[in-house]
Amino acid sequence: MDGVVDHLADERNKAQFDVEEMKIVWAGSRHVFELSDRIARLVASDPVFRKDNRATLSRKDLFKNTLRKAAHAWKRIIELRLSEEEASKLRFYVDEAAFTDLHWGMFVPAIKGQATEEQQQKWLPLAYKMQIIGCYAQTELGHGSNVQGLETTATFDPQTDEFDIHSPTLTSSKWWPGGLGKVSTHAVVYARLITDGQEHGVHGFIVQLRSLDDHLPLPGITIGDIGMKFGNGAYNTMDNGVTRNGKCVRSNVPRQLIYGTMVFVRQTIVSDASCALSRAVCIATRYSAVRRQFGSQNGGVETQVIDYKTQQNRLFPLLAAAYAFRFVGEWLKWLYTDVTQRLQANDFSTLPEAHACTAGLKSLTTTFTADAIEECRKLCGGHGYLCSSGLPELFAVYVPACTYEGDNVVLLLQVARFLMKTVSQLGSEKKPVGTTAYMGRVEHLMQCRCSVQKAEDWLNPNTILEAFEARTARMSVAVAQKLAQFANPEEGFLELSPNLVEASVAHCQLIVVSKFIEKLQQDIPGKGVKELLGMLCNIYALNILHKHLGDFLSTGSITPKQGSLANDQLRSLYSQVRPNAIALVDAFNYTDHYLGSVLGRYDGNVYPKLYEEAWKDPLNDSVVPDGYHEYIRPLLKNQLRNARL
Ligand SMILES: CCCCCCCCCCCCCC(=O)SCCNC(=O)CCNC(=O)[C@H](O)C(C)(C)COP(=O)(O)OP(=O)(O)OC[C@H]1O[C@@H](n2cnc3c(N)ncnc32)[C@H](O)[C@@H]1OP(=O)(O)O
Ligand SMILES: Cc1cc2nc3c(=O)[nH]c(=O)nc-3n(C[C@H](O)[C@H](O)[C@H](O)COP(=O)(O)OP(=O)(O)OC[C@H]3O[C@@H](n4cnc5c(N)ncnc54)[C@H](O)[C@@H]3O)c2cc1C
Repeated sequence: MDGVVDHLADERNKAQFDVEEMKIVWAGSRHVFELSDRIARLVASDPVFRKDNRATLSRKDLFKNTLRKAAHAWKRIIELRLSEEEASKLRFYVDEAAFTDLHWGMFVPAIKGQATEEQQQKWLPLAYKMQIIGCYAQTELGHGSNVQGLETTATFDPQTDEFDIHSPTLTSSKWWPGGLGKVSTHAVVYARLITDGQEHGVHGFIVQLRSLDDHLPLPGITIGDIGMKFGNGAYNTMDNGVTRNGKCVRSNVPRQLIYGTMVFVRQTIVSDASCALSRAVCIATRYSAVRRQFGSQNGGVETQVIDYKTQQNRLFPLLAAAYAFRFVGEWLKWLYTDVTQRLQANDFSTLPEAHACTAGLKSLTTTFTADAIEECRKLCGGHGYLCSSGLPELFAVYVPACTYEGDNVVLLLQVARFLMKTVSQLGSEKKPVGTTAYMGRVEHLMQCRCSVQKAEDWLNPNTILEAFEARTARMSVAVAQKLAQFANPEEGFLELSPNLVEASVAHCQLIVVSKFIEKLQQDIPGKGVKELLGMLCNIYALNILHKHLGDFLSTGSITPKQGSLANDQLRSLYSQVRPNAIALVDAFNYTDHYLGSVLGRYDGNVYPKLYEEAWKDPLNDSVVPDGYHEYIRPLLKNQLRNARL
């Protein structure tokens, strides 16, 4: 910040905690912090990685520019001999949806998780050196959610020792896979395995799509891009593809692990939610401290909009959620690593829980984050609608996360199946463990009473936890009892699916709250750091309680009076967080390049930069616009003639 006026300096001076230590907590460790900081600066200082022109480029120029960035990123990774961890951070900070996301994020993990040793030895070295580029081709035009409904077939021909991959109908065309449209040379294709005329369900196959010499599709394969997607720029940097037919290559398997890649990616999507959310919150918080509106007396300064309680009531729960998702993401990563190690030892016992947690938390965090980005746009008033605020593009890139890697409602229904199974086993030998361990105390939770008598009683983590556990247990048992009245359980499941989804949401919110509380039980150094995190944890939990008051009241988990006291406590927490708000978003340690927002600039110098940015728009290249002589001038002349008549 040398020589630059920091318009937010006063705000930064108000902080009551050690920001540098908070940065470490946010990053997860000092090592990750230092690495991220170094790579973020490297990307920000490289002109090839500029991204301020994305909204105005045509689709073709946008796409070519993405290819250029991806090639440059790879060049830098090789030149600088970056480790896998550094390389993945570099791609993260380049911040542009590209075929590389699918190559590294799905193709490589699919081979690692599902291919045999021999297949891994053949394909992984090629993929690691990017001598082949891969994608994940599961979804078809006709089926995405219903994986068992995929139509593509893979028929084994014993004569040639090959699989014939066939898309027999229009609806069996692979449709959506990222990277497939224009770039990928290979794909993991999901198809129904047929041997000796017998079907064996859906399996993954590594298929070569394009020639490695001239990039043309191999004989029998038709490939293209599926067309423009939501938002200008945004996800249109990605080629989402369609293919038909094909002859190929090799089988994969371990049957039980066929869905493994989805579990892995859902886990990464939860961590990613905290990144997208924190980014939007950082922009909205800084701008809310800069923006002043009303409240001036005797010509004095007006009120910073961040001081309005309504602004705090909308913004601070999002700030708290960014931290909450960060910590639940850390925990989910641990859970995933644990389940992977068990699977390698043929222990499948924790797979259902890992599936329920990754599916449920993916759904909860992406739905919340997509809504929150839009809320941040509104929190920035009119200027939030400008592309230079960074928020429209962030929303457009982020919102498909509610759909890809499993539609969020479909995923919550998976959680519901897991919950109902858990409830049905209560009282049997099988005791609930892990994230459903609280169900083991169901008798207590069905009749316990919340002890809150005054607002401060809501600061007790055990009180919060018990209220959340009672709400979830009661909702789950109530829907299980209704289900039991149906002669056909599947029919009951369909009929009661809205209630089931609500119980799943309650269960997932409980997981997030409980993991935040567990985080606070760790040793966290730094002046005031733990105190601030405690406040954010309470804001996250009490805001959910307030928003879902209907659930808590209708299950009798709390009384109306206790609900009102929770709201009083929230207001008090907002006042305590207020002086720390800017420092709390500084702790994300985002560069201005990564934020990509004039409103969220670190130095708060918003207005001159907004003005400067506006003049850069191609429409301002000429004072009189193209089209004046054809369309405006004749119009004006006609109007004059009409006026004379
Ligand atoms: C840093 C890097 C970042 C990179 C990020 C990449 C960028 C992102 C870019 C964007 C990338 C976007 C990329 C993309 O979008 S890739 C395409 C993603 N597609 C989907 O996610 C499809 C969603 N559908 C499904 O997952 C399944 O079909 C569902 C879940 C609906 C089950 O359907 P169904 O009801 O028909 O069941 P079944 O007969 O198939 O299964 C029956 C049994 O299997 C159990 N089960 C089910 N699923 C799993 C599982 N996963 N792990 C373990 N177990 C699982 C299940 O509990 C049941 O167990 P049980 O009850 O019998 O015991
Ligand atoms: C940007 C983007 C990138 C993608 N990348 C890839 C990729 O790389 N590879 C790949 O294979 N796929 C990819 N996909 C596809 C994606 O995984 C699917 O679109 C997703 O799984 C949803 O499936 P669907 O489109 O079939 O939705 P549908 O299932 O058709 O959903 C339509 C509606 O029906 C509802 N619904 C469906 N089933 C049920 C049910 N059982 N009960 C109640 N409601 C239900 C849903 O909630 C939704 O409201 C991508 C999609 C997008 C948008």
